[in-house]
Amino acid sequence: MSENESSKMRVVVRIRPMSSREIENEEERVIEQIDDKALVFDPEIEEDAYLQGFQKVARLGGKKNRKHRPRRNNTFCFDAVFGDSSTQQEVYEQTTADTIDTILEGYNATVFAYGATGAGKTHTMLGTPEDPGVIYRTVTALFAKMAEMRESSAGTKYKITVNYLEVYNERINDLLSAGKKSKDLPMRDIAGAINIRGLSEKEPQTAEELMTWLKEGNNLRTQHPTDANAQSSRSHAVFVVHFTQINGTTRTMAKLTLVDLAGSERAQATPNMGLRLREGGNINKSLLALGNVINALADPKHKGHINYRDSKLTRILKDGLGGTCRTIMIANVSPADKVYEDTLNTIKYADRAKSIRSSLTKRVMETKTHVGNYKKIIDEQKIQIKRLQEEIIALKKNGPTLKSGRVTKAVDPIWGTLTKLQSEVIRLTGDQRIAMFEKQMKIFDYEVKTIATENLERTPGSNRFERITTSYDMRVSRIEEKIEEHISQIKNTVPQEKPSDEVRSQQAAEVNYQKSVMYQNLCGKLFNKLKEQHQLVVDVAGCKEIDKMPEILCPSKSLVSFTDESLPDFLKIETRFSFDDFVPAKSLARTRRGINFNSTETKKRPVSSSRTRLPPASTSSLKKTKSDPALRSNLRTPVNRQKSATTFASAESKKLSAKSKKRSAESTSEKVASPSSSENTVKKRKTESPKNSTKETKSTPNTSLENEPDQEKPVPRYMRPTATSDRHTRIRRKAEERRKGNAMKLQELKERQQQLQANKKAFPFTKPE
Ligand SMILES: Nc1ncnc2c1ncn2[C@@H]1O[C@H](COP(=O)(O)OP(=O)(O)OP(=O)(O)O)[C@@H](O)[C@H]1O
Repeated sequence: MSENESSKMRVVVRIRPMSSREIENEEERVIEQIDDKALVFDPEIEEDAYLQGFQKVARLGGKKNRKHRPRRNNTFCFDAVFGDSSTQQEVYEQTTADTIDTILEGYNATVFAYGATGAGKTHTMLGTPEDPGVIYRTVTALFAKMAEMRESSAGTKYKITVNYLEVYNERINDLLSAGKKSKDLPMRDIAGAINIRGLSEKEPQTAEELMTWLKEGNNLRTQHPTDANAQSSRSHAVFVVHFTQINGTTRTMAKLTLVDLAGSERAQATPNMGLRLREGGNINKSLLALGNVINALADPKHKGHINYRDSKLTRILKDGLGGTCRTIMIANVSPADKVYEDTLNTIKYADRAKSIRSSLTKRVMETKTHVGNYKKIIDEQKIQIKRLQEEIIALKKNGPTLKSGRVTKAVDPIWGTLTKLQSEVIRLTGDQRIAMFEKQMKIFDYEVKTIATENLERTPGSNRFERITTSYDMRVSRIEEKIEEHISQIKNTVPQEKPSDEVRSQQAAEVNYQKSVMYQNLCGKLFNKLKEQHQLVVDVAGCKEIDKMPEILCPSKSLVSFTDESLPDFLKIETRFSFDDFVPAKSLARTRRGINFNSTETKKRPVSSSRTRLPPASTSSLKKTKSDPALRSNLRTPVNRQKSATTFASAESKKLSAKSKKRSAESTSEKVASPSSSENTVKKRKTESPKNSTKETKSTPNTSLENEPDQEKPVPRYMRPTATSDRHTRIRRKAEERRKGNAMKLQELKERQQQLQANKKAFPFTKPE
């Protein structure tokens, strides 16, 4: 096969015979074969004078399109023209028989049947079992030729694999998928070659086996009866035969693509509706894309891009149409006048496709670059690389010589400019970085400020403060529970009646005594602990914002009424060691001055009563404490007072335990305790407090509220007590009442203790160490 032959598209036209239906309808023939390479479309009929008028009337009757025929008696030449009497074998011989050699040489070949619906494409490509078409005949010939070649060249291996697919409504279906219709298969363009993922590949050993699969595939193919064709193929069927020759390291591959296109149809000329109409639209769309590709390929002036991507059909046929293979187009036409336009279009298409020549030459040359040549190319490239590497080494060695002379002169200024530019770039980069850092710094500054502001808004050390407060509360509640537990124990253990039994009375008295001593000790310890905790909280609070502190924890606020009323419940239990009892009178007076210091009303009003009003002198002295840091420590004086109170408490507790010890020692000498002795003790205790009170009164005569009598003086209207002062008075009264109650309770406890002592004396026992 010469290069010239292989470079052109072979176009043949096959005119099918009139169908029985068309004959019945007395369809006129619009196309006639002149010889084996020429045809005439819409031939001028030689009419004799007698029949002229009759035939003219018959021709025009009911056939309005005939008046507007654009061309009459047009002659077309093709590579081959087959009339209605042509056989399948003749068509095969004139079309694909030659391609067998082409394929065996390693060239690709494509044969496609084009034409309107019902024009005879499927008949030409597939045929019938009795009279098979081009595909069967081509494949059979290929197998026969392969067998011949196997005999002649024993060292060469041959392999044939086939694919069969259809493009229906722009979907790719596998027609060799074991009798099941596959899903739409994805198609990819890899390095210019079309790859359809998931497409079945069969390897037939004989032409008969291949025909079995072909038949199965045709059964899967989408076919529907239309007005033009009772078994119209509604899809483009693509049958691909891959032929591989393996001769040692050389592998030659070729591909024969046989395509039975779906028939084009004019929507206006068919009564198809719904799905059929949509199918027709898709068929026409893909055929139009194919026509455009053929036009572009045939146009010698067209140098630009050829758009194969308009439809899947053109993408599949890309390497079959693009000139890298031998292409044969079989244009099938119907001779019937009914499809006049379709036939004319098909003929025009075929005529146009004939022109695809010049572009083929180059592409056919490309086809020669098959796999076997790659090794040669690679070897050549390796030699070239080695040569270039040697050149580079030589240039490196002779580097300094290049810098001398004209080259150096030319390079120097460029080098200078380059260096300048480089330094400029570095500078600019530096500036840019500095700007960036500055920007970042601003952001950080802003963030720091925001965080600082947020922290300021919170109470400083609030977390620690809250932690301590929580732990303080927990401890307090634990201590409260313990105290309550012990009180209940004591209550339970105190005998309600006089023991009738001597031994039981002795034991009970002993137990009670021990418990009372323990209780006293424990109370003292607990009290001390409480004070320590309170001190800790006050210390923490002292270095924070005092105004934001809770009242119980804030020394300046707790000064307001650090009496029984403001004390928490657990401290009220302790009031048998009444807090005021342990606070030195001087400190207590200062504490109470704190009440008036915080009251702004007090500053304005003159003192009407020593019970409700404080002297202006003491108020003014405490005014300074807010601003003066030295005096600020005065605000913490309650802490010191509490310390002293704690000392007092422990001292008192020691005193009590010493007394009880003394009494127990006395009890060994005295047989029976006289009731007057207990009364004396109570009196003695009572007389101790007034002594202290007297002392307090002496030191701060105006501030000891409890010990001063009420002075009923007329109060001017503007100086009458306000709601605040009333409230304070009420609080004080309540505190007084509670204190009295506590004193009574204390008295009761003491009496009970004395009673126990008496019992102990009545029933002597050995005191445990
Ligand atoms: N050369 C021929 N000799 C005898 N009968 C033919 C020939 N060509 C076509 N026919 C008959 O014409 C009818 C339509 O042919 P065919 O199905 O091949 O058309 P088609 O172009 O494939 O149509 P479609 O595109 O709708 O599938 C069939 O019955 C077929 O047997």
